[in-house]
Amino acid sequence: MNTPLRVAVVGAGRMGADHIERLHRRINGAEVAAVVDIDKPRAEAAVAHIPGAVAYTDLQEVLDRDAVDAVLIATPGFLHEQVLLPVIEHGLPTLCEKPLTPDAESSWHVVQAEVAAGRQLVQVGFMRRFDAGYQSLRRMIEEKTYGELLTLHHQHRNPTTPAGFTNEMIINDSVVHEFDAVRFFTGEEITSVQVRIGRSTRNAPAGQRDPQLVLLETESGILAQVEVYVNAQFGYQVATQASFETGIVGIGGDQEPYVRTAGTWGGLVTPGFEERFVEAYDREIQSWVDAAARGGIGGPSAWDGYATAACCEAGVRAQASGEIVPVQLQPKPELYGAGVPAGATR
Ligand SMILES: NC(=O)C1=CN([C@@H]2O[C@H](COP(=O)(O)OP(=O)(O)OC[C@H]3O[C@@H](n4cnc5c(N)ncnc54)[C@H](O)[C@@H]3O)[C@@H](O)[C@H]2O)C=CC1
Ligand SMILES: O=C1[C@@H](O)[C@H](O)[C@@H](O)[C@H](O)[C@H]1O
Repeated sequence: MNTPLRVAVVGAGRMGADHIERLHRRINGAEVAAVVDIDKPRAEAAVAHIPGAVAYTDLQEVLDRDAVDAVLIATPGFLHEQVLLPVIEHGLPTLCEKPLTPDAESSWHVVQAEVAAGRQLVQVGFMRRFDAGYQSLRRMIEEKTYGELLTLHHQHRNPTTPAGFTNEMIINDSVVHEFDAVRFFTGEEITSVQVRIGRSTRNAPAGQRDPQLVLLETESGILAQVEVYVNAQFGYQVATQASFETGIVGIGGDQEPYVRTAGTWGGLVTPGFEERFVEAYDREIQSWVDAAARGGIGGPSAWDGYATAACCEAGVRAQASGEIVPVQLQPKPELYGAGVPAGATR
């Protein structure tokens, strides 16, 4: 049997804790060797039930000791650049939760660091690319099963938002998934973003306008519209409907089982992303571990992180102006190849 990949998880909050459990219990070929969190008791609690895992408050100490083979980053997005750069310099494969970083300039720094390293080390946590529904819709678009794709209609609804979730984070943390999904479905870059904000729910915290409608255009003129509604109360719903020349395809609609009981009919609403995308996260992390063991990545790249950060930047400007804002991209380095590859090996 091969030696397991020794992983450091940086950030043991909501998402980091979920990935620690996944790595410990369900993923083959990896072990949680270190958990790094500035909140020491949180890091210690995270490793308490994992034999051999060590709690740290500073990633540099882990890197200096050569104590791990790979790093999974689950700190808040505004910290990703400062965590990523030393990890790239150290030559370690990394799974960085989305967003790569919240703005195009800092994401470009990450791309440049990787180009300087000469190989792809950073996989970005766009787990939807590993969801069976997302993969089947991409295949239908590629194979033109129902003719050409014409438009996409996305719904992104969360029950509530965590404290401190700003209007900009609606774009940078939530809509960023839709930017990547549109690029994944169509294989094209996004060229412009518009945001319209109308009547807001009284359930939105101060400073947030919710819901928002985001309209995107791709290189070949496909239009995609996103309703992002992050204080929708009822539960978590992420779905897409695609209109083709000879058919309409929906993914992520209501899930089985469908039950009739006690005078009601229907099914359960997923409470959060952990439940809605559990299989996608498992497949994403397994793909990353398999690729990291070979020194590479097994999913969306730093370029995907950069391209979506550029969309977010345009989106935040569009929130303020209501105008159609063009997305500006640097020339793509050769390291990343052409087009928008599926970026999912499972
Ligand atoms: N792919 C997905 O569907 C999801 C991805 N995310 C992403 O995961 C990341 C983490 O989000 P959450 O878990 O919700 O945040 P969180 O706030 O629950 O956890 C963040 C953790 O990072 C720690 N931390 C802060 N600064 C640190 C530092 N300098 N060094 C080490 N640890 C530090 C905090 O103490 C906290 O434990 C974000 O990038 C977020 O966008 C979050 C939810 C779902
Ligand atoms: O990434 C995620 C969260 O950070 C974000 O806040 C949610 O809106 C998304 O649905 C979830 O997948």
